[in-house]
Amino acid sequence: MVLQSVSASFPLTTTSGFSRSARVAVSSAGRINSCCFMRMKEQRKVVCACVAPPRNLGSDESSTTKFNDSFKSESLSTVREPEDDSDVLVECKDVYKSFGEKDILRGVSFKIRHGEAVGIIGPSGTGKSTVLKIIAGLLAPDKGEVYIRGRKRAGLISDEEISGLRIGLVFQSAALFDSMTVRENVGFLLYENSTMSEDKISELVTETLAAVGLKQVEDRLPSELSGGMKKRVALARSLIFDTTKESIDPEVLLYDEPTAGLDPIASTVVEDLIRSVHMKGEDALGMPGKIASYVVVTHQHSTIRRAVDRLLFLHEGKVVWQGMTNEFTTSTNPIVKQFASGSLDGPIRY
Ligand SMILES: Nc1ncnc2c1ncn2[C@@H]1O[C@H](COP(=O)(O)OP(=O)(O)OP(=O)(O)O)[C@@H](O)[C@H]1O
Repeated sequence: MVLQSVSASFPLTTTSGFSRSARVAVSSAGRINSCCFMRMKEQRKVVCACVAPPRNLGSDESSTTKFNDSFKSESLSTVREPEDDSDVLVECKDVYKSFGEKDILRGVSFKIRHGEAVGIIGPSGTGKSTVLKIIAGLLAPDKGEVYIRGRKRAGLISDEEISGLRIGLVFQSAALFDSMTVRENVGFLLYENSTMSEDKISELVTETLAAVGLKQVEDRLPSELSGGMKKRVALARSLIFDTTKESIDPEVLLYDEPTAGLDPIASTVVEDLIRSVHMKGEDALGMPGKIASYVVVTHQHSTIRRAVDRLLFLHEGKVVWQGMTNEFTTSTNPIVKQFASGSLDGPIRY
């Protein structure tokens, strides 16, 4: 997993010219040090506006139902995609990415539809995090296309000037700014980029923290929080948005191994939290979640079972299988069978 170099990109969203409707809130292993600041400078342009004009999305419910009814898959050869793509928020089409001599992605294709909860699984080093970074616009594909709401993205997220979809990226660790309070961490984008008053931002921070089940932690420093609380704060930071805007674009959240390193119960808490902030869920305040769709990269079986509905299996640079979560353990695909059982015997070699 290569997280550190991107972890520093969170504060870059404050750069001038940033489109408020589009942001990448990156949370990662996070101490701010001089090295990070250097990277921030280098990446200043990377995190910025994203994306494309609204398409005709159906109602949340109908688009989700349509997907569930029409999508049946066991192997890619039998996949029948729904023909109506008006609810596709993100599409990767034949994406390639190499790092030096290493060919990591070799023709990755998939779609994320409005209302979906998708997991990306697969062996270590197969490029799952790379896919998230490409969706987020932090990395550009060498070949292939990324479409955001039907519109091809030319390069990195910063190259786009128009909006239509907010993309948030929540990294494995919190990447909270150590010297800032929880309030300052969560409200960071709004303090820097919105015209909202400090009081209003503070109110919104409190509300957003409450939505992820945190109360009276606003004045604490990250060092005074547990690991699970830090993850919640990072999530709150990716959820908060400018409420003074006339229209709020739908949001896709990308989670990179959100339960890695957590004990089973803490994992369940985070998995439920991920569900709760989805539009089909209910947050800690009993309000419908604000996230239109999300993608979770995970190795944890509990997260696969509990937090996502559909899976993409990435192996040797391609999506080799996709299916609904309940098909994962019963699949006869040898790669999936081996991965699901953790067996040493099978096509996946270490
Ligand atoms: N910026 C980079 N520069 C060089 N190599 C990179 C970079 N980013 C990723 N890689 C390499 O690409 C490969 C895929 O990395 P990635 O983090 O996407 O895999 P992953 O499937 O998420 O792995 P894991 O399951 O172990 O977290 C790895 O071999 C990694 O070392």
